[in-house]
Amino acid sequence: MIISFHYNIGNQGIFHNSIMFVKKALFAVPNSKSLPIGLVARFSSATGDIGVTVNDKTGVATVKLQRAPVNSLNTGFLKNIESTLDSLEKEKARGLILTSGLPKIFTAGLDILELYNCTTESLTTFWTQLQSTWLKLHATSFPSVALINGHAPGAGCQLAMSCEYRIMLGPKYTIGLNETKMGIIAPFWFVDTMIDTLGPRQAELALTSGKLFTSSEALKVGLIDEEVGSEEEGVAKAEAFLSQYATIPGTARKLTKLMIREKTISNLVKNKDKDLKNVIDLITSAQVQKGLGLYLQSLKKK
Ligand SMILES: CCCCC/C=C\CCC/C=C/CC(=O)SCCNC(=O)CCNC(=O)[C@H](O)C(C)(C)COP(=O)(O)OP(=O)(O)OC[C@H]1O[C@@H](n2cnc3c(N)ncnc32)[C@H](O)[C@@H]1OP(=O)(O)O
Repeated sequence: MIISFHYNIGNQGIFHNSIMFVKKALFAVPNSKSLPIGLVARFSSATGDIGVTVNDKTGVATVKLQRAPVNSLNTGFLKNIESTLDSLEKEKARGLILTSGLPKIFTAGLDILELYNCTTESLTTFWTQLQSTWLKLHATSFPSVALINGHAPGAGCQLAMSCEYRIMLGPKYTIGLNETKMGIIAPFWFVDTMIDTLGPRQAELALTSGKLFTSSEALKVGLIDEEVGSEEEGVAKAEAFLSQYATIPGTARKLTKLMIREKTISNLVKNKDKDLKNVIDLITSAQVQKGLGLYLQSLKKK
């Protein structure tokens, strides 16, 4: 017997900012004893799909990012990710596996179209949403694993670093904060997160060169925790990592995590406006706009 729930997460229109858990059907699946039992969800919108599957035995949610072609993070997609995290908090998820539903790309980072030819107003909306989504992911009460099943440059690396454990599919993909390569600067909270992950020495080397690490290089410096040869192996490792928390009292776990992350979190919380001003000043400058235009062209020329 399989119990299936569907929940629709609306991000625009009538379901704006809400998640509806709707018990849809109770149905028997003939000849099946081993099918996963769980909550299955999917929502679609012009700003990306997020597929959520919750295993109702373990309470672990698998969240698949899907915004073709490269899961680039625009305002709407970031908002959807935040709403999904809110819903998982509300439903008391016991763990998160954050991964991509697209082939070859975890996420290509910020949608450069949000930075190029932007207005101060549009950039403010975008950046404020990015700050808010990141704060939510960085401070989830449940344990989180990034299953990096494709490239993860820029903010893709930042999302992965905010999860508590990183498993990357090798050997073809790369991960890193590549901002300096683009002639821009990683915001201070990206830098803080990388220092928390790699330590100051390796973070400085990585950030100043805008290095994109292969999975084996990433493993060596501690940017990822495990390298796997297949997605199935990655899922099994992620589940194994999360299963250790089944016997750890949730509040003790959460408070310990927040204690360790508090400095980086409060640095952004206290300096949100300053961060926004830095971004507006830098991104709207003629020189950076020219550079972003050339970068976009180079991506399209390939
Ligand atoms: C002191 C004050 C400091 C204040 C701080 C100031 C500013 C902070 C802002 C800086 C923060 C930046 C963080 C970021 O995340 S920047 C973005 C980083 N990401 C990248 O550089 C990735 C670029 N993309 C790639 O390298 C490749 O596309 C790929 C992800 C490896 C995938 O390669 P492939 O599969 O070959 O696909 P294509 O290259 O052909 O791409 C398909 C399609 O998608 C478009 N595209 C790719 N990436 C992006 C993107 N990030 N945003 C928007 N669009 C993207 C690409 O142009 C193609 O489009 P077409 O189909 O139209 O050709």
